[in-house]
Amino acid sequence: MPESPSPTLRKEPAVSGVPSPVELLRTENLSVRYGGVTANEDVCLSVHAGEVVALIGPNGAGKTTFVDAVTGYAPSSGTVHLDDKKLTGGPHKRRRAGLGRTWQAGELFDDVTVADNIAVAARTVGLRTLGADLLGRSRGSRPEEAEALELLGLTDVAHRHPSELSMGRQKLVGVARALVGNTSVVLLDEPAAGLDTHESRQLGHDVRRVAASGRGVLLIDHDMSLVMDFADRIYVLDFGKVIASGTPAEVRSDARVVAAYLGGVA
Ligand SMILES: Nc1ncnc2c1ncn2[C@@H]1O[C@H](COP(=O)(O)OP(=O)(O)OP(=O)(O)O)[C@@H](O)[C@H]1O
Repeated sequence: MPESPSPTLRKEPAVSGVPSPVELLRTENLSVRYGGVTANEDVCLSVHAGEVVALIGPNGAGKTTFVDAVTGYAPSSGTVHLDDKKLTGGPHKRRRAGLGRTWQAGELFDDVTVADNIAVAARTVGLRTLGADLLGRSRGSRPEEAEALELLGLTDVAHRHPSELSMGRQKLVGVARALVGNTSVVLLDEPAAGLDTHESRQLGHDVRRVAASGRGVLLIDHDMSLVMDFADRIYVLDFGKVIASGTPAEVRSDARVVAAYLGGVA
């Protein structure tokens, strides 16, 4: 669960639904340049506790770049605050600070069980040590790992290998991996890619459950049913810039968004 934020974070209440007004993630003027390409330009975005915030836009708009910049995988200018602390440094430092992410390409280890996939993630954030595991002192799921499995409905398949699971549940293992380590905000990069309609809706419910646990969720996806039905607020990127933000209804009726993106996918 996230640490209690300071009262100074209680600003900018979420627009819809019943999310908490506590701001967990805030970026200010986040910019990323790859040579001559401006992949993100002055992106300002916030995610509150209990909120599912979507980031959408056409291919190449800069969505993955934004996740890379926030999580420390891409050099950027501007600022990122998590739980009112300014984040600096690389991916491991930011992961330990409470930022979790998933990847477009699955990151699971197929030769170990679901539980061990979670345990490996716990080790990278310092919840486990290799020595203790080798000595057998860390056998079994730790409370935080068990909570992640439970939250994503994976407890009954903890002993299975990822390849034995449906694509939808494999995606959830990736989300569970991102949750261990006192994660307060999780960034999901196209989790519905490759899922059928039923699996995608199920994912939407699972994502809402993650938010209901008090965390914040940033959801990047091209599946507009998923985004429109399960997000509280949406930011739209085009050519690296935020061109619109608001509730799903507001974004859906924004002429610039329809012209840049929704006209082709919705
Ligand atoms: N490592 C990199 N080096 C150079 N250019 C890059 C790099 N990563 C991304 N870009 C460029 O930055 C821009 C934004 O790419 P990005 O992958 O962030 O878009 P996206 O919105 O996530 O696209 P998609 O929906 O297809 O995943 C593109 O022009 C892309 O070619």
